[in-house]
Amino acid sequence: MTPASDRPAAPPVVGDPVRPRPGGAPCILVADDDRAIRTVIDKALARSGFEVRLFGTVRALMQAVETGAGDVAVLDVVMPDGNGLDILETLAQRRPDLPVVVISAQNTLATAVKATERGAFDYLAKPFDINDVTAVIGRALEQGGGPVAGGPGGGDELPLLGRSSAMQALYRAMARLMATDLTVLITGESGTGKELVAQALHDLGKRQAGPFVPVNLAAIPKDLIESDLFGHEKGAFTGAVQRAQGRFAQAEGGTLFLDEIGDMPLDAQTRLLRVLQQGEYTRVGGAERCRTDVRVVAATNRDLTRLIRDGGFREDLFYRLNVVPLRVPPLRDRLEDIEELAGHFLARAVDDGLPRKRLDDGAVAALKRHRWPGNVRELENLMRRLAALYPQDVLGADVVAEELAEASPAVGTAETRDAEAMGLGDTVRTHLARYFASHGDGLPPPGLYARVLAEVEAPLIELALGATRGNQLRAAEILGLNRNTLRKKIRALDLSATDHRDG
Ligand SMILES: Nc1ncnc2c1ncn2[C@@H]1O[C@H](COP(=O)(O)OP(=O)(O)OP(=O)(O)O)[C@@H](O)[C@H]1O
Repeated sequence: MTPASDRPAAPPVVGDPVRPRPGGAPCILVADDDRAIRTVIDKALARSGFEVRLFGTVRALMQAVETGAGDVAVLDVVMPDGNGLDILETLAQRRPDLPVVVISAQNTLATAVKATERGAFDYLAKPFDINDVTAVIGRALEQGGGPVAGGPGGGDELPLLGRSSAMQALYRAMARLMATDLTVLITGESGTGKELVAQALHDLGKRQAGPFVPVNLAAIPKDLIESDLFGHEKGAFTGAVQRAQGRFAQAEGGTLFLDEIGDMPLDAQTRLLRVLQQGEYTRVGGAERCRTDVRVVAATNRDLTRLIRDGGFREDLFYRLNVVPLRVPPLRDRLEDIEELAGHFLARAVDDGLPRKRLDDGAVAALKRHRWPGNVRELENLMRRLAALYPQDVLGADVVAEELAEASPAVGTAETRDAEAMGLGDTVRTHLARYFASHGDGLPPPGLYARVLAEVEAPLIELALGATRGNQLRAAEILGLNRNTLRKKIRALDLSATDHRDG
């Protein structure tokens, strides 16, 4: 052990020759081209009782490593004589016993993935909390060398943007999962990017050559979910005129993404649990056992533990799915990502033929003040509207504020309510507030309650029918109405003449 007081005041020589370990304290090799960072790490590690050796070049580090020095290495990515990521594989070959912690200011998912693929023990984004560095070194010493995961490489073009520390935690967790087949449960509010995370797990993982099959369970009528997932035999139910393959069969060799898993009916949950446990299923109405080789990634924006309490979700399925939980942070917890995301969506709007726009500093500040109940999707939609609606090339805080007020009024309790329902509720509230305000100091005429409900009912049903192209069964499902009740309402509201298929 080397007490801090015994150490020289000036940082030790970069690439200093091998010294014997005093008292057998673990020796940490730190390679970073930034002297200030070397010094910070040196002090913290020395305080924790480690022997530290510092290097300013890849070459110096490699020389020390070749002599067998070091119990853990901390390695920066951008070094004056090379890229830290490029030497990871060589390091792993020469010194499989040496865990390497990569630190980088290039805080992208690509860096996290490459670091992990190439055998890094872990990855920390700069600026890091020095306590995290000591903690990860402690873990590395406990667990020893060897990669956390290894697998096929991915390209640089990754869809997930964001360099905030909240996203770094997610990237690290994802990077560890890339080469595994473990079932993953992705949680997070609506619009946070859960599907994108699932897609990235597939695209960068070992099943990348297989299909990625996304299924939105909330969009399928509940009584069709089992046949949709597992397929059915001819005659299994009315309308089953021939045998059909399900999504599990489509996803063979790849990834099945079960979005909105909280909406899965209990019977289908039982079947899914069996597949996850036994790796086989039967088609609806059939007895033949079908083997399946599919990685299941599920997602939900609902609180599954509450659903379990209420009897709506099987606890055993939850534990089976939740082998590795990934939480996608809400946008309000990563405000530092907003500028990059907004720029990305404005650029994408140009690809779609909309005029090129940029945001000034005031606009970015206004975006950062918003609570984002609809998360990244809300930001994406806002950028498209700004690109489409405003003539000026540079957009300021005024237009951002105007559009935000128009589309999604300020929300104070985003954490406690379902984001989707909240967006809807607030829109209704805004319109009602406008209606009250339109009477000035006076009051609206009596009978408002019934009138508002009557006003809402017809467009709600029309929109549901439009969205489902006139499919009353699906519309009833969305609305949460019995199909006969919906039929009666369509008649009573005289909606029958509408051509719902075009809706
Ligand atoms: N980190 C990100 N970088 C770039 N685009 C993102 C990011 N996160 C989300 N998006 C974009 O935001 C939109 C919403 O993302 P996505 O559909 O993955 O969210 P979700 O959490 O699955 O939503 P829901 O719960 O409603 O299904 C998509 O257009 C997606 O491309």
